Amino acid sequence: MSVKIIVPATSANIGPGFDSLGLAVTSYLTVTVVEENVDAWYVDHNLGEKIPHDEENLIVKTALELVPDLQPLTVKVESDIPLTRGLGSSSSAIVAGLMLANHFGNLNLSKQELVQRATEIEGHPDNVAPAILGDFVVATYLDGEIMYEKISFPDVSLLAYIPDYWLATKKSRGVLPANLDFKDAVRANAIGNALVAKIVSGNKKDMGKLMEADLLHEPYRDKLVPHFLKLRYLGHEVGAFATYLSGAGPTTMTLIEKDKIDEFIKVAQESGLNDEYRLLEVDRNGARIEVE
Ligand SMILES: Nc1ncnc2c1ncn2[C@@H]1O[C@H](COP(=O)(O)OP(=O)(O)OP(=O)(O)O)[C@@H](O)[C@H]1O
Ligand SMILES: N[C@@H](CCO)C(=O)O
Repeated sequence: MSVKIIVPATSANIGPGFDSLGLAVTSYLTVTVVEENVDAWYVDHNLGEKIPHDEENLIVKTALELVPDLQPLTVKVESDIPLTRGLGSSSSAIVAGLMLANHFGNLNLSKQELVQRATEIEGHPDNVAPAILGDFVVATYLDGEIMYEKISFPDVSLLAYIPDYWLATKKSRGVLPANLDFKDAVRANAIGNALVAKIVSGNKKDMGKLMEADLLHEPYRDKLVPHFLKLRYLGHEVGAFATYLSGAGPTTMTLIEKDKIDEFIKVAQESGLNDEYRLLEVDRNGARIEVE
């Protein structure tokens, strides 16, 4: 029997939806079970020396949190989700760990239960919920209960600019203010609500304007991500819908029509932004397990 778990990358916040909005996108973490009933966990990967190969690996740690006496496995991990860049790499590892424990621990947890457990581990649902469910997810954690809705995101090209440096979520959350003025909080909430409505109706132009009107995190994080406002400005020059900070950064996401992508990349490269550009689409289905 072969078991493979596939989890998509995710782009959280989408501007004003701090900690509550997220989108699954087409880059993937894959965990393949190589051997069962071994004496100790082994994670075969080439994700770099900072990622453990034993039970300290986030995938295994998460699995053991759900099922502490889970029989060790040898697994092979392959991923094109860049680490610590704002595309939900930690959430993909957490979701894979939960799905591994769900399968080998015979728990039969539903997607709702997986989202609940994953949110408790990650601390917020905006990456883990779309990673599990796919597409665009609006979610919150209320009195210990996860509440979410999966919504179809309009068809639009997503162009990620993935800079060649890490920005840990912890560091990026560290620059956020402890308090927000009441009037600003009311405005921030209204902008987020209006954005969800425009996503539902598919009005890409208004959606773009609202995505760029965040008051909760981008104004504080832009100093950690110097290319962000430059790309937003260049996006306006070529007629993109919006550029927002993906998750905690430093990746930025530009929503743009297909025929404007080449021009956008050209002007961005001319202004010195020469790291990776990755064209993504919305992953509509979320994480899956293949058992053969
Ligand atoms: N495939 C993986 N296997 C094991 N650990 C991983 C894996 N992917 C990510 N991690 C752990 O998660 C950390 C990155 O988490 P962090 O929340 O800082 O960034 P992110 O999830 O990539 O970005 P964001 O949450 O902003 O989308 C890595 O440094 C590593 O410790
Ligand atoms: N909402 C989270 C996503 C990254 O984990 C943040 O922006 O800090």
